[in-house]
Order: sequence, then structure tokens, then C-alpha cells
Amino acid sequence: MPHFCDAIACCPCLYDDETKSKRKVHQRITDEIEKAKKLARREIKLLLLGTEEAGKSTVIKQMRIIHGKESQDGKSLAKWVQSVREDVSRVHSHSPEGTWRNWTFRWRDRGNQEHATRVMDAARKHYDASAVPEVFRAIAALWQDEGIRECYRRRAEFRFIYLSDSSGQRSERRKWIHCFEKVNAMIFVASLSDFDQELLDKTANNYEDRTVNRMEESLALFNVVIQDRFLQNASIILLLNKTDIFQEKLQERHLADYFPDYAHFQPESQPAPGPKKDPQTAGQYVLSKYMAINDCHAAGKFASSSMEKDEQFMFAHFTCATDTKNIKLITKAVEDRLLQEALIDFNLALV
Ligand SMILES: Nc1nc2c(ncn2[C@@H]2O[C@H](COP(=O)(O)OP(=O)(O)OP(=O)(O)O)[C@@H](O)[C@H]2O)c(=O)[nH]1
Ligand SMILES: [Mg+2]
Repeated sequence: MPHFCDAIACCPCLYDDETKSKRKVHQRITDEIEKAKKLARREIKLLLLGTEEAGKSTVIKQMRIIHGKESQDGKSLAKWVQSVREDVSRVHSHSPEGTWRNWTFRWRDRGNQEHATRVMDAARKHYDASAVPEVFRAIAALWQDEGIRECYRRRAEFRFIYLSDSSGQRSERRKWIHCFEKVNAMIFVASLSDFDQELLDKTANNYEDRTVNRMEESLALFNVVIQDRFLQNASIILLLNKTDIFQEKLQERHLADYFPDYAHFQPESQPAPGPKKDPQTAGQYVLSKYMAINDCHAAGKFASSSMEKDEQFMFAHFTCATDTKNIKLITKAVEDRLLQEALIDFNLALV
């Protein structure tokens, strides 16, 4: 039973004309905002791009978990465990062989040779679920071997481990990029940990002898897609991913050995240029490389659009895609930003 005053307040027939008209306007604005929000939500099209193994699928998986699309019941977890196991088997099946071809590898425990053979055999055969526990025991034993650990630490030296078809993909990019008409935003995933890795450049003459740095490869892809006419009005969301591996690698490797101009990179707050073992400054340096590409093409975009010069085209986040909490925060920031931009398009910016 409503209170007497509430009943009066809710009864429009008791309002004077001015109040009625104000309420009408208010209601119309509220309806418009709701409509615009629904429309914006329904129509936002995202394109996810990045070079091979940058973390695109992992970002999507996390988003599915965050939005409850990925059930975490026993059956689904078993599926994930299985997928992780297959991944680990795949990675380990490369390591010992690579080591033998390129480097004098020494087992700390010679008994582990048998375990290595077991893993390699399993990798060559069709996947056999019943063999998985045994293969996993072998992998666990191998991982205890200091020789394998050293091999892992020096993994960037084994060029062929990273041999992939992605540079073949590169020559085809101009064909497939046009499939993405009218996207509102592009999420570009770039792996920070690529700075010390190479892949064979299959587009080069005598490609057997030519390698390309994987971070350069990612910058080159970014440079191509950002100029695509279908993405001219899209917001660019840059995810600088694998912060955890980046941090770990920088303890042993100097970014300037791979990107010499890092030696001169000195943000305002930094007492000296190009510091070693400093993921913050190194991360800022990588970000600056992407920003430079974006800024270079943004000038053209400003000239051909009605946008103001101070409007930002790109926003960037440092991410660890395997960390659900981190991706949850980033997803929220991205969603807020995209909604805000959609509302600006409707002249309904939130203040
Ligand atoms: N440690 C760590 N591993 C990551 C991170 N992001 C992705 N990975 C791992 O990197 C590998 C490649 O990630 P994916 O998500 O499959 O990469 P992708 O971009 O979808 O790769 P393709 O589909 O081959 O182009 C997987 O083993 C992921 O678990 C991260 O932030 N930290
Ligand atoms: Mg993928």
C-alpha cells in the first residue's frame, strides 16, 4: 500500500502544465539514452588482430569466462586440462630435438633421455588420451633436469622452434583484411615477450637465410592494418601482452641488444636512458613504437575526418592474458571506453 504522499507524487493529473512538460522532456531524454545505449551495445563490432601466438585466443577465452559464456563445471574444466596438456606436450616435443641440432646439450640426469624419447614418440603419433598420464610424468621428470631448464632459458636462440607460417600469412594480409568492413574498434594484441625472438621470413629471397624479429613483425602488421580504409574510423585498442614473460626475460636480456635505439630512450622521469632490467621503461619504449606508427597515420585521419586534433584514436593497456583478474579489469575499461565513444557519436556523452 503506497504512502499518501507517494500516491500524489505518482499521479500525473495533479501536476501543473510546466511540470508535466518538464517531465515529458525528461522522459524523452531518458528513453533516448536507453535507446542509444541499446543500439550502441548491439552494434559495436570488434576486430581482434595480432601476429601468431600473441595471445588473441587467450584474450577471447578470458572474455568468455568473464561474461559467463565459458562454464567452469567439472566437464569444462576437464576439457581445459586436456587442452593445457596437449599444449605442454606440443611444446616439449620441440625442445629436446632443437637442442640436439643447434647446441651441445647435456643431460644432468642421463636417465631423462628415456623420458625425452617417450615424449617425442607421443608427439609423432596421433593423440592418445590413455597415454597422457605417462607422457605427463615424463614431462614432469624432464622439467626437473637442469639441462632442459637451461634449454628453456635460451629458447630464443633456437630459431627453428619459432618457425611458423605467419610470414606466409603476411603476404596474404592485403587480401583478407578487406573482409572487416565497418568495425567500430580493433583490438590489436602484441606480445611484449617477442622482442628477442625470430622467425624465418618466407617472403624474402633465399628465405632460408633471412630472419625477421617477431616484434618487428608485429609492428609491421600494425602498420598495415592501421592504414586500412575499413579501419579509418575505428578505435584502436592496443593490448601489450605477456607482461609476465617480458618481465622475466628482461632480467637476463637487454632490450637494447635487439632494439638499439632503446639505449637512447629516456622518459622524463628516468634518470638514465635505456635502463636494464626495467620492465616499466622497456614497456613504455615498446608502447612508443606503436604510438609512433599510430601518430604517423593519425595526421591523415584527422585531415579526412571531422574529428578534433585532441581526440584520441588509440588507447593501450599492458596485459597478462593468462590472468583472468587482469583481463577482467581491462575488459571493463575497454567496454566503458567503447560505450563512451558510442554515446559521443550519439551526442549523448556521459559527464
Ligand atoms: N605467460 C603468458 N602466456 C600467455 C599470455 N598470453 C597468451 N599466452 C600463451 O601464449 C600461447 C599463445 O597464445 P594464444 O592465445 O593461443 O595466441 P594466438 O594469438 O591466439 O595464436 P594463433 O591463434 O596461433 O595466432 C598460449 O600457450 C597461451 O597460453 C600471457 O600474457 N602470459
Ligand atoms: Mg588463436
